[in-house]
Amino acid sequence: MKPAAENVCNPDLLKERAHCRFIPEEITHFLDNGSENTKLRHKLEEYFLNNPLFDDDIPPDYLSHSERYSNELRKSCAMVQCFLNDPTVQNIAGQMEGVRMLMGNGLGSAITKDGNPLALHYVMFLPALISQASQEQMAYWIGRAWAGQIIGTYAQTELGHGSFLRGLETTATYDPDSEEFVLHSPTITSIKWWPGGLGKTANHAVVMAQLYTEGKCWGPHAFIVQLRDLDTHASLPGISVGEIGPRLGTNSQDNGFLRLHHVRIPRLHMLMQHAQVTKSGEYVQPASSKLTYGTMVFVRVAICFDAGRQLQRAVTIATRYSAVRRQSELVPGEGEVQVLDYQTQQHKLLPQLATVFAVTFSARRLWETYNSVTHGPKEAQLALLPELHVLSCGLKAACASDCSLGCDVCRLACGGHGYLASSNLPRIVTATTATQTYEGENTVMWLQVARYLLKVYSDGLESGEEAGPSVQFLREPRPDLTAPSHARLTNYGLVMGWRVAVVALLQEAQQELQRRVAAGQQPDRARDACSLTLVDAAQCYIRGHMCCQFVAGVDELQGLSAGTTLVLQQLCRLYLLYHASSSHLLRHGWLSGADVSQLEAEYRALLTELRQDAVALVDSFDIHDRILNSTLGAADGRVYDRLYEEALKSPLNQQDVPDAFNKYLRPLLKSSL
Ligand SMILES: CCCCCCCCCC/C=C\CCCCCCCC(=O)SCCNC(=O)CCNC(=O)[C@H](O)C(C)(C)COP(=O)(O)OP(=O)(O)OC[C@H]1O[C@@H](n2cnc3c(N)ncnc32)[C@H](O)[C@@H]1OP(=O)(O)O
Ligand SMILES: Cc1cc2nc3c(=O)[nH]c(=O)nc-3n(C[C@H](O)[C@H](O)[C@H](O)COP(=O)(O)OP(=O)(O)OC[C@H]3O[C@@H](n4cnc5c(N)ncnc54)[C@H](O)[C@@H]3O)c2cc1C
Repeated sequence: MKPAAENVCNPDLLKERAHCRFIPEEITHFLDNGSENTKLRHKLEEYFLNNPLFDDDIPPDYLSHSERYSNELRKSCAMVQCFLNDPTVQNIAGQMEGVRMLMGNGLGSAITKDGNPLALHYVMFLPALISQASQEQMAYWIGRAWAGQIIGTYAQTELGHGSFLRGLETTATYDPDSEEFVLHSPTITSIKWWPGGLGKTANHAVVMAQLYTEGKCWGPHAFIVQLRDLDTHASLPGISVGEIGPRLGTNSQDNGFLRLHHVRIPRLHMLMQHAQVTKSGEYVQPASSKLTYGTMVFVRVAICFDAGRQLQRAVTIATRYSAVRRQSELVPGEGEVQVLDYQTQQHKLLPQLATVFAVTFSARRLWETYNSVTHGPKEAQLALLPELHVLSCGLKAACASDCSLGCDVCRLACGGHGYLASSNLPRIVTATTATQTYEGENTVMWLQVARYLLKVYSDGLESGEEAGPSVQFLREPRPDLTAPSHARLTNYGLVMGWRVAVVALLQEAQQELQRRVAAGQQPDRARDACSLTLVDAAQCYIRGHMCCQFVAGVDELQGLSAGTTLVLQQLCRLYLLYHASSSHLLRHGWLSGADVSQLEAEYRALLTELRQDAVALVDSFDIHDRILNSTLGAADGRVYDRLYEEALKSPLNQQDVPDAFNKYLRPLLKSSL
């Protein structure tokens, strides 16, 4: 997005835009997945961002906890009303597309800045119905949920257990006499804890509970439980529900707790697309017990896109600010330079720019895999489930950590002003860092990836199970470490280097495991003792995968101008070189010390090349100023005016002498006279 009136734009930003080597719209259309989507997005943005319904009378930072919740709920309900009932919005985008755009891109976050209390309804409750409910159940629930007649959340995590799903304590015991399930939280640690929207918004929840029937426990299954009266919103008998208190970020999302006291629900409120319990209480097994976890897989894919979008915002703010900000003289006497001219600043920002594309290419390929698995024939679905699980765990962990660290690097790159709420960077950082924890804590996700890699590497797959396409390299002959450097240092050569590191690390872990087990250590303890090496292997595998997706993605792009293609190729190369500095490529013999020096020189040269396009690149992300919501990052670069204007809005500045002076400071001043 460029400023409307160029004459009020900061001159440094104008200069930056003038020497752009590529066509920014081409990148905008690529990121939107087509020019039609860009048009659609613009229309929705114009409609929503110019609608006074979504204005904040007072900046949310100055509101109390309850006021913030109320303000965000007001806007999120108005937003849902618009896409359900407003013909203008429906003409722009169908309802489904409208929801996807509002929940899944920047527009929603521009409206509900402090977290959307209805997010979990759309992001997890509805997807849980879609992936877990039988046809009959869908017919009953989906229309009501879609129309906002019921609002749901996804209640899985408990006070005592989040990562270890099998450890959940909530029980759902089938009573064949009444044909009901009895839902119960038997201990303090079994209280559901964390679900978004659970505190005060949702009147229903998909509750994950241990299913008991005919005296046997069948593990975690999904049940729909009504929590609140549909008219009064009062919590129902047997339900203790509330909010868990302030958090690091997204404080209006009313994350909640839920304790169930022998709550009875009809048999058909167990979601029965995969497993069933018959009227008499017989358990009918699903084709795979892991199909119950399908909602989490979907959300892990969504998180990859979401984390990438947060990074786009942070790097847009920091790059524009770095072009406007002048600090110190590079050459004494030549005047102060834009901080973007410092090589160290370029090293902070340009890899983040490249990461945006690495994440986009990888997330898109993952989405394709997700769709081909979930919509493919049943047998193929089951065969590809482990690969999908592993890729979604690994990419969720990588995108979450790369993007949240990247957002924080962007915040630091803005110096003191990056610490101000009005820069919007603190909010972006705190929202993004949560992606490292929710939907599978990152380390736990890495260990899942490692488990699968080791299984494939050590021929531990069960009979009939096949290694997925992304791990076929574990079965292939090891690449030639003595190949000449011009072959090892190409893009595909570096991808190969990551695979060499994965194999070497798996070999190391396996040998260590065998040595420990042979020495009498219990196998699971031996595995834990190797887990640092295993996590390294998982991380190298995903880094190699992301590098490969970036290289292949750029190679396959068609119809772009030469300038745009060149810039994308350079970003891709920069990404590969940035990560090639990892000790693993050196340690496992793919790179020599001389290779590393050569790559470092190439990296520094690329920083200089790409510096000239940095502002145009972030412009091409085409993020509306209202979505950026930042004093530092607006397209016109009026940084200092905006900082001052925002400071004047502080409630403390509405009085010259605050009331607190008379109450506390005056007595102190008097007493010390
Ligand atoms: C309709 C409109 C849509 C609009 C969409 C808009 C999109 C908007 C985008 C917005 C983006 C983001 C907002 C997100 C908000 C999200 C809020 C956060 C919500 C939550 O956090 S919900 C709670 C999440 N909790 C977890 O993730 C728990 C993590 N733990 C687990 O998943 C598992 O327990 C495990 C750690 C993976 C495995 O544990 P364990 O080994 O103990 O084993 P199991 O017995 O369960 O498994 C054994 C076996 O099975 C394999 N396996 C496990 N899971 C899967 C799976 N899902 N698929 C396939 N296979 C699986 C496991 O690897 C084992 O294999 P093995 O025996 O080794 O062969
Ligand atoms: C903002 C936010 C929103 C959330 N929304 C929801 C929601 O809507 N619905 C919902 O059900 N839940 C939600 N959650 C909960 C979230 O899914 C869990 O917090 C998450 O899955 C991590 O589980 P945990 O808290 O039990 O962490 P733990 O598993 O207790 O992690 C603590 C530490 O132990 C380590 N650890 C745990 N297990 C292992 C292991 N096997 N091996 C090695 N190390 C291990 C971890 O790496 C971590 O360092 C939300 C959480 C947050 C922060």
